[in-house]
Amino acid sequence: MSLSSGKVPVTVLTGFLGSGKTTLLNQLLAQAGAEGTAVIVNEFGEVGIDGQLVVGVDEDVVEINNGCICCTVRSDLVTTIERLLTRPQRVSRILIETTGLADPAPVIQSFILDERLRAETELDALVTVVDALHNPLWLALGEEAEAAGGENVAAEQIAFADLLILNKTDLVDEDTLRERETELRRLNPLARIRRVQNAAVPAAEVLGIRAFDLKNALSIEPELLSDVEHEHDDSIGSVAVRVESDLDSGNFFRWLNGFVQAKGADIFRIKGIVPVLGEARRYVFHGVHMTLDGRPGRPWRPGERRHGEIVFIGRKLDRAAIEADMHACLAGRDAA
Ligand SMILES: Nc1nc2c(ncn2[C@@H]2O[C@H](COP(=O)(O)OP(=O)(O)OP(=O)(O)O)[C@@H](O)[C@H]2O)c(=O)[nH]1
Repeated sequence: MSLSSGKVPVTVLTGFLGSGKTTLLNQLLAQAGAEGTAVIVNEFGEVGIDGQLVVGVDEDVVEINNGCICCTVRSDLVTTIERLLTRPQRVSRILIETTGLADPAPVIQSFILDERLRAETELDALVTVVDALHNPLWLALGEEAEAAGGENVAAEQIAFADLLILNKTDLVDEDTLRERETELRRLNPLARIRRVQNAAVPAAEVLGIRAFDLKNALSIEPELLSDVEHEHDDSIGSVAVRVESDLDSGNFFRWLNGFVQAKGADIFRIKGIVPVLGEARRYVFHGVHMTLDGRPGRPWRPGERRHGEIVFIGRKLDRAAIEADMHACLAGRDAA
């Protein structure tokens, strides 16, 4: 679908680490009318996991890794979109999933400052997914960053939203949900708030809604139209570990649970796809702060190399220790 202007509509999905952006993306892509959608996934950290977790549109997922979409890879974003626009098959819509640590302002900026993007695309809406359980924690983290001269990314993501998807409603009670909504209203008095579980929302409520309003965005960030540098919280880092053979599931999950318990306050997000001994399917797991969740994903394909990647995002991450612990969980290590 294109807007009446003939421009390709662009929806930016944002939201702090682990809020449910990829879950929302998959929900939207599974619904009728998703044909012709191009997906751009940007991840914090040098290894892309999300691109592998987007279902059904393998050939149309472009990953931009190793940097934050809001700064170092902004030119990559522009180039990627320009490339999409010159493809022979017409792109009907572009969905961009930003990293959970991205400030949305520079992303919006790309669509305003770049001439070609301005001529051929139109920001349809900035949709922010909010984790009903962890949001206060992420806002507090943002306040700490702000006090240190950085930005409150979680608050910015909420403030810029044209639509707020209050996700993970199953993890909190009704009173807490009302508190979360009050908090969201404080940060963003105008956006529609939609409560959801597993990001289940009809595509018609998210896509083609023409909700982006430059005037609103400018009222939040008056410098939006000038190309200014912005700050990052440099204390947040990522460690990616590659696993070249099967993990012993007992040892690995024991270690992972212990690691999260011990480092809880400094671990914001863990995600990975790994080979587990005796399992014909890839094992996909997610950690959001101290909540761990894992399940078998698609089967390993015939001839596919059984290998895995795990990304840890947080503070004070000890790469060498994590790598050593993970390698000690490889199957066969006990006997060695
Ligand atoms: N309990 C519960 N878990 C959810 C819900 N929605 C998503 N999740 C889980 O939350 C975890 C993170 O979801 P993702 O969709 O990967 O989150 P994300 O925002 O894409 O994560 P990053 O891109 O890493 O920032 C996964 O384990 C999801 O299954 C929900 O409504 N309730």
